[in-house]
Amino acid sequence: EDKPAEQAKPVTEQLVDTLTTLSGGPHAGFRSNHAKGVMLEGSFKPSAQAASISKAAHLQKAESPVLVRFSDATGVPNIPDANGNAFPKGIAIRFQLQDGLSTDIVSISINNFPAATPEDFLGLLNAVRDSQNSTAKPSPVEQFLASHPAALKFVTTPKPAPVSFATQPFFGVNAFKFTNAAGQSVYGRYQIIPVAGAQYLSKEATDAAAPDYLMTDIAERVKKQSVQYKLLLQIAEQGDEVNNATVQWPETRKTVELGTLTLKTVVADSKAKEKTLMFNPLQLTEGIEASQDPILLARPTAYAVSFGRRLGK
Ligand code: HEM
Repeated sequence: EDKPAEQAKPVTEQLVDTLTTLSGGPHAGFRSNHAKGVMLEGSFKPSAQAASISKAAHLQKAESPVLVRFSDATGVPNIPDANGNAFPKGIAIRFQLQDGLSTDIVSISINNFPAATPEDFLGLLNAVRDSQNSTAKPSPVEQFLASHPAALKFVTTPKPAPVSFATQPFFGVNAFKFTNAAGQSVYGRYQIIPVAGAQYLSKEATDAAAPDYLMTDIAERVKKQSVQYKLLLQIAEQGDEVNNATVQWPETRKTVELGTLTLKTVVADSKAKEKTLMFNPLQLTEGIEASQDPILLARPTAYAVSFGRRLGK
């Protein structure tokens, strides 16, 4: 029997298709999610205790160059930065290691995810899509949220507009396994905390914000002074869920400071360069391994589909 082509596609490709539909795309040359962004350069300096967590190269040596891309959610290339759909914000960090190697961290501005599996995430996105031209009461998305508490929690978590990318905390959401030189391992989740502190716009300022205020602000800010974040790792305890991005760990869990990220300049040809780059949360290095979180494991495939389409392939 012939199956409809849509059903035969892998879930990761269906996810990219639905993200594209939701953004009114395809928008040639842009990411199918987090399409609007800006890239900066700087450096990462590990803390004294970072080596006790992992033997990863950038956590041992004095300093590593980094490339960072901040972004707005959705595949809409010109979404206004303060638009309600432009959340969560994203940060992608590429640590340049020796011999042309690198490792990435790709995080968002909220400390949870709406789905534990790619199938469930597709269910949510498809329900949003199907609600756009639907008169059904309850709508498909209302029905989905009623039966998926993690998705309901995600969509109802306040996502205030930050004053600046420099005042926005970011969270890794997916867990990784970290192993030090003595062979001791822990599971942890990244937190990227602005040294300037978390600061958000008032309702009035949000409504009045210029469409590109975040992109403009960060470019102006680094001209005056470098922008810094602490890279922290929240450490799991025995019994904590490491393979489910919808489950937060208690705030009382120990966090270890891994180092300081310092951003100094905007990449001159940011627009051209970001097009030919793909950040990848599974671009890891010895001393850091993936958990078995199905969301984490699905991400590189979805990103690669989007990357291929961006390159016109
Ligand atoms: C199955 C779940 C997910 C899917 C299907 C998905 C899909 C995508 C896609 C298609 C892109 C564009 C990639 C490219 O073209 O280079 C993207 C980018 C991005 N995603 Fe995800 N994503 C998922 C989960 C997550 C999670 C859990 C996080 C963070 C904790 C995240 C944060 C980001 C960020 C920050 C970017 C922009 C990266 C950049 O600047 O290049 N995503 N996502």
